[in-house]
Amino acid sequence: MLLENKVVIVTGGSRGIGRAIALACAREGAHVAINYWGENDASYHKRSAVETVLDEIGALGRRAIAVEGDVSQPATATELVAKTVDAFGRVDVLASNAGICPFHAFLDMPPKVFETTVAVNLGGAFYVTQAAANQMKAQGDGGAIVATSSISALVGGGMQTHYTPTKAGVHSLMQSCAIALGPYKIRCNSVMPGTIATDLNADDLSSPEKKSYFERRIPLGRLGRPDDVADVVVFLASDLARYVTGAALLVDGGLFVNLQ
Ligand SMILES: NC(=O)C1=CN([C@@H]2O[C@H](COP(=O)(O)OP(=O)(O)OC[C@H]3O[C@@H](n4cnc5c(N)ncnc54)[C@H](O)[C@@H]3O)[C@@H](O)[C@H]2O)C=CC1
Ligand SMILES: C[C@H](O)[C@@H]1OC(=O)[C@H](O)[C@@H]1O
Repeated sequence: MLLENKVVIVTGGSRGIGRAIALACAREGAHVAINYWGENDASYHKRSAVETVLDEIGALGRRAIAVEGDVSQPATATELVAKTVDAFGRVDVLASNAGICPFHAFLDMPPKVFETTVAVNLGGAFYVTQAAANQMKAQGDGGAIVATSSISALVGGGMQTHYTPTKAGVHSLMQSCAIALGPYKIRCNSVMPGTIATDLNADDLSSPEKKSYFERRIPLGRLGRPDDVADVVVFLASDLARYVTGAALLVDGGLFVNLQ
């Protein structure tokens, strides 16, 4: 198994790509701490999503805890790491994945939408990476951090002017942290998913025209699934990628390169 007895933190691990990362890590032998937030409105059936993931990990014979908290708050990161160490004794891998993408036009974007998107997507990645790296440094035997960036770090979106810069920022954060944390044998990489069908874009892809537009643009002929991304995160977290740091891997079915 690629992550036998490793301890993995996944932010935004209750649904979508983060849930798939948590399950893929558990399948490879890891114990998992799952952070999540913002699921207390009725449409998300509070805690049921994360409780389901906890059950699924338990069924795989691995241990899991859930830690609720908004990653845009620095205290969430320190609490998440402290609770993980309380439960499992250490942290080997961080999957910094939590993110939001409230689609909005540029010219009338309310400052609050911009500020919240930056705070969650970039601020959250910064604080949790910092907290996990300090724990890994104290342990003294390295670690792996894999951030969920996006194809949107490389290309624009007219309804994503607040979002795409955060994903470029996450990619850049991993590059700089690869340098800052290399001396502690902590590897830092990112994945860049293309269009993966999750709650994040369910509204956007609810139009059959938009969905089939994407499918036509993707050389592999289908939207991504969360596990397409999760398996790449496992690879980057594992010893198979022991000499990989500061890298970014597109996981997009070829969408990015498809000019014509
Ligand atoms: N779905 C897609 O096509 C793509 C998604 N991504 C990125 O993948 C990551 C996960 O996205 P999805 O799984 O699609 O989204 P999702 O909406 O299915 O799940 C989001 C997760 O993040 C958590 N979350 C939201 N706000 C939070 C906060 N303030 N603090 C802590 N947790 C929070 C939620 O509890 C949930 O677990 C995001 O960073 C997103 O930008 C990147 C490229 C493509
Ligand atoms: C939410 C979008 O559909 C999704 O997220 C991203 O990062 C890319 O822009 C995808 O298309």
